Amino acid sequence: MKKISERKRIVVKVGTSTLTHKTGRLNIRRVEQLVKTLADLYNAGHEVILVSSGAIGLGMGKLGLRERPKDTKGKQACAAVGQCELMYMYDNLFSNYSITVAQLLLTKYILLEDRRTNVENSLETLLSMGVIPVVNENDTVAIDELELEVGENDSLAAIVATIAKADLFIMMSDIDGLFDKDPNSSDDAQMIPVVQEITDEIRGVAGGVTTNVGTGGMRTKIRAVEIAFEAGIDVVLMNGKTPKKLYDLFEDKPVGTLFTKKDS
Ligand SMILES: Nc1ncnc2c1ncn2[C@@H]1O[C@H](COP(=O)(O)OP(=O)(O)O)[C@@H](O)[C@H]1O
Ligand SMILES: N[C@@H](CCC(=O)OP(=O)(O)O)C(=O)O
Repeated sequence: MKKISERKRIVVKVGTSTLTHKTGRLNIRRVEQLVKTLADLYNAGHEVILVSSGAIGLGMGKLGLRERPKDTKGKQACAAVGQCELMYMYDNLFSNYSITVAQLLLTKYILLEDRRTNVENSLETLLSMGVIPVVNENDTVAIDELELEVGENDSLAAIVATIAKADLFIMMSDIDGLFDKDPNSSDDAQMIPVVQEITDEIRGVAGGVTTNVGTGGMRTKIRAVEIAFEAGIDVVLMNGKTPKKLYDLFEDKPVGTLFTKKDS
């Protein structure tokens, strides 16, 4: 297996729970650390694609809503407001390190059709220009996702990693890694450091659902790993609370759960 430090092109997915406080407002300290660390990895020679959730959460905060809207159009309105705030923030923070960002709003369906070549070309061109692409689901278009309450970016990020032919896909969540049971409901849950195959047992331990602000849960993360595995891409699931741990990861220290296919 190629060392993590040798992986050049990385896709990093951050969830709502990493970016926001429980109030729905931006977790400024966390986001500043995340951007600083990603900027440093970029300066060290990595190509970085960021897949960022948080539009609905930030929109809720900005509109002063206490709860996530239940109806699709409410969620879409929140996403439309929050996406501006999200990109404004990334643009500002990355510019402190003289890094330019780009916004890509995609849907999984577009990526699976012929138009994926357009996305591939855009990503390649942006990366060759030294830009950090920031991807989110185009929530005002992808209504079926929102209606199903799945509205998750985990598999979108895995598809982006596939299209970009990433060397590593990192998912940052509100949890240290994959556990043998949901640690939020069992005190004796143990973290699994390495997973080499997605078996029914692994799917079983990921059965739990979700936090207040996020939408995906562990199930969608395992589905994302399966998409990445099909393209031969390794995945790291780690806690977004401590973005600085990315330094440890790229110094080849164990961080979170590494999903690496047996024969990779
Ligand atoms: N086996 C498991 N290992 C780790 N977390 C699990 C497991 N099963 C369920 N979960 C839950 O999944 C949550 C992470 O998913 P989610 O709330 O969607 O986060 P994010 O917003 O980062 O995508 C954890 O907080 C945890 O409660
Ligand atoms: N596109 C939505 C995605 C919501 C979502 O996937 O949330 P999460 O489970 O925290 O990754 C948003 O930006 O709010």
